[in-house]
Amino acid sequence: MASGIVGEFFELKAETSADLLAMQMGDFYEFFGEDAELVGEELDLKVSERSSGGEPYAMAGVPVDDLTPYVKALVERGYRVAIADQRETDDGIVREVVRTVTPGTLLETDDADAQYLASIARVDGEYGLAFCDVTTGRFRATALPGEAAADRALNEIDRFDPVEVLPGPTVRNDDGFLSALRTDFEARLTLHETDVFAPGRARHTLSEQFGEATGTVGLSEATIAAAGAAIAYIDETGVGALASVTRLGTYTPDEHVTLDSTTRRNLELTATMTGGGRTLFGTIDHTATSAGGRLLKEWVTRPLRDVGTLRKRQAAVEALLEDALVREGLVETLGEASDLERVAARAVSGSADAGSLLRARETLALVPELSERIEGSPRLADSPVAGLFADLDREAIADLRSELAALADDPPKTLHEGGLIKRGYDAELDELVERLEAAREYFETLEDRERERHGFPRVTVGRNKTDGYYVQIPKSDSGGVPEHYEGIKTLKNAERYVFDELRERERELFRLEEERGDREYEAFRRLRETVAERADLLGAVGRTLAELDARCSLSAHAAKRGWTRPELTDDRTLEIEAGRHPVVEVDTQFVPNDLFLDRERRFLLVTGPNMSGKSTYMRQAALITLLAQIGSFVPADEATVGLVDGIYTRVGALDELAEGRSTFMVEMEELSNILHSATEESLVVLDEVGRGTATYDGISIAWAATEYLHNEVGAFTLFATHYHELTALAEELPRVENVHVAATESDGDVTFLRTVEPGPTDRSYGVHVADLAGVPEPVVDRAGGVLDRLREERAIEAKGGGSEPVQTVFDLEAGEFRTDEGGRDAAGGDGARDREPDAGPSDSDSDPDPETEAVLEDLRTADLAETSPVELMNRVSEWQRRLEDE
Ligand SMILES: Nc1ncnc2c1ncn2[C@@H]1O[C@H](COP(=O)(O)OP(=O)(O)OP(=O)(O)O)[C@@H](O)[C@H]1O
Repeated sequence: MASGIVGEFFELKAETSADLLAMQMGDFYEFFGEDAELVGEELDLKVSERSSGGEPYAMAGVPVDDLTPYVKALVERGYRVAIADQRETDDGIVREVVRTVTPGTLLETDDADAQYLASIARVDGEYGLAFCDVTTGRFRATALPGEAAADRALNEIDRFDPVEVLPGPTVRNDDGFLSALRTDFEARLTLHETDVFAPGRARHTLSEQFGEATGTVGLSEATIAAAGAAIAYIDETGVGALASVTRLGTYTPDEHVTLDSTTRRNLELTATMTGGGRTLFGTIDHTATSAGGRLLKEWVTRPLRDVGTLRKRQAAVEALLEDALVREGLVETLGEASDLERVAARAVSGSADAGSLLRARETLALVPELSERIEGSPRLADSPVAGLFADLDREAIADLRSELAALADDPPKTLHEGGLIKRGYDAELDELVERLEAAREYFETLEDRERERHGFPRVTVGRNKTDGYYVQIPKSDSGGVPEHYEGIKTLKNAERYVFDELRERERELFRLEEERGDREYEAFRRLRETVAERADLLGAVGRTLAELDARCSLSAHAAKRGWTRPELTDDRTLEIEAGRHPVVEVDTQFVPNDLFLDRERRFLLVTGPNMSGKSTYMRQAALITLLAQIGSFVPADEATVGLVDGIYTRVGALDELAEGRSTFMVEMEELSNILHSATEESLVVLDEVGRGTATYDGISIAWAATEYLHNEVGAFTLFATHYHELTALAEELPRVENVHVAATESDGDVTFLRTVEPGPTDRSYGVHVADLAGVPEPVVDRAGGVLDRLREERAIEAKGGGSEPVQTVFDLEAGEFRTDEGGRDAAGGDGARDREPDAGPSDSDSDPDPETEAVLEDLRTADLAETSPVELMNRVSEWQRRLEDE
């Protein structure tokens, strides 16, 4: 059993719920046992051994001053690290855990992205969500009541992309929800004590943090529980991290366009499906600051629905586009800005160093510079760009700048050794520094003095940690040292000496150094407190700069790629002239295409060969809509975008087998979600729905989904399909239209034209694409032959038979259509399968009775191309009933 220091380590470790404990021992923080091994491996630290209670224990340590980067590296890898500091008391040294650093409470991150801690509570079926980024002090909360609240909650969590998630007690008991949290997110899942979610306690926590009056007003019980728990957790784990959280902003998800996680992934907004390539955000991001980048990313993932806000943003982007010269100047200036929201958060928690305060001072100095540039441009002065700066308190900014003027222009990294404060701001400090310089002068000139006084030609004066100041003389000269010299060390070739005056001067110097260090640190601390008190102001300036940066970025991209300002309207319309895909256009000779949807034309069935550009065309429509709803210009010659409440996509087949769900199951879950969630105001993009199952099941599902979207939902829908049977729907459903992406074939060569034209097409050129993809020639040739044969057979069927009439029946047992000649699949999909001839009415030798004859006649004349599978099933069952009645 471990005893002594190792025993103390394990005792402390047992008291925390952290994964690792760093315990201070003098100048080092030490890890023992498994913790030491893990830390050694993760951080490449040397692991040694220490024996305790007769047993060896692994031990690894980091110097006290270097703890932060090590802890940061561990936390960024998902570990929660408890830190125990030592304190000297009358009874000796005491060690206790002073903070636990977790992914959601780590202030010292270098990552430009927001670092959200998400807290989730459920009260009476309603979900309360709170998201807190301690690095900027941002705190947002919402409530999700009603149907599908769990899915919407998961979607919101996905949208904030937290680094750590705190599920509340009820949520924890919901296995489905918990496992979704575990599998769908990379965030660290922390099961913290449940008390912090208790309504009374949570309410109290919020009132303490935000004040009695405003803390919980208008919040639902679930929101209070989530927000209160988040605050309590941050308070318990991160020292000072909470101080920057001064405001609780509530929101309703209705302010934003609904984008579920599948859609965000499918549209490759901030991450690509494959991990490589370019995202929408990556394409349009030209921000000069990390805060601007964060904001633009937030816009991309949370488009707005309020036309007023959007038009204002558009107007700013337009003005910045038109005065490119001034915009470029603004961007250059913004490039010098630092992340004020983060500086403010660190100042408040007491962890800001002199460098970051200096950067805050320099960034504040940019405000007048930026507004002068804006005011100097008639185009910008008269636009909402000028409005961005209107609410900033210039006087307060000037005051804070002049307070910070005392900070040295090139401060050292250390805080206790002076050099932080300029001369001329503190008379006492100035005097101290003068005396210190005089004291140093004594040592700087000592060498010369001793040489002259005692005639030593090779005397040197040095200073080190153990000996302090000393005079060093080569052994060969040491015979004649004066009496008052006192030898302190003998080296191989030299002797070191001190003497009384030197000691006295040294004591004086050290005292002055310490006094100066303390005084400067004190002055610095006051400056940091001043900054902390003005955290709101810094936050406001930081946000203004980010807002300007994000708008400049949008207009820089619009200028670069010749984008246009879309007209935003509340009418149901989407009209795009010569539209392009914002990402694909960057490195392709893009062929622009038009798109038109309105109340009367809501549903486009998009057909066309493989590889022709169907997916690109549909995503382009979704991305143009999304860009319009973040206030951006769009890649088109002209565009009118009716604002949508949600964009839903079902694109491609992602391999989710690892999560235990088949590709088809995922496809159906996504379809189901769309059919449940989309409204008349939504935009739906469906790529190849039904592909993951047998042909007729697929067609039937696609057919029924189209009818439902058309008749019940009424959403704008783009639906790409290789099921040419579906194109018949355009005849039946008034608001469905066919379009196709054109391709031409000549001498076996297919040319993709990439133009979208009215009407359907029934050619897939799949074999051609197989050839392009490098499928071996014999296979491609054989596929071509099989395809020709299938086409011929189908042509015969379509005409109603060759020499013999062909009967097509729906076999209810097998669940598929087949013909009476050997059971061939009517679609020709797997027509080679042999089957027992069916003993149906047409096989009977006897003359049929009139009713049977009538049924047969109906059967013969049934128009397969014109009848929906569902309708066909109804008719077959009707025929069976009539035959049975006979
Ligand atoms: N308008 C266009 N101009 C230029 N290139 C385009 C255009 N549209 C699509 N492409 C390019 O064509 C290729 C195929 O496009 P896409 O994936 O959209 O085809 P698809 O018809 O959906 O194919 P499939 O049916 O096989 O899924 C892509 O590499 C894309 O970059």
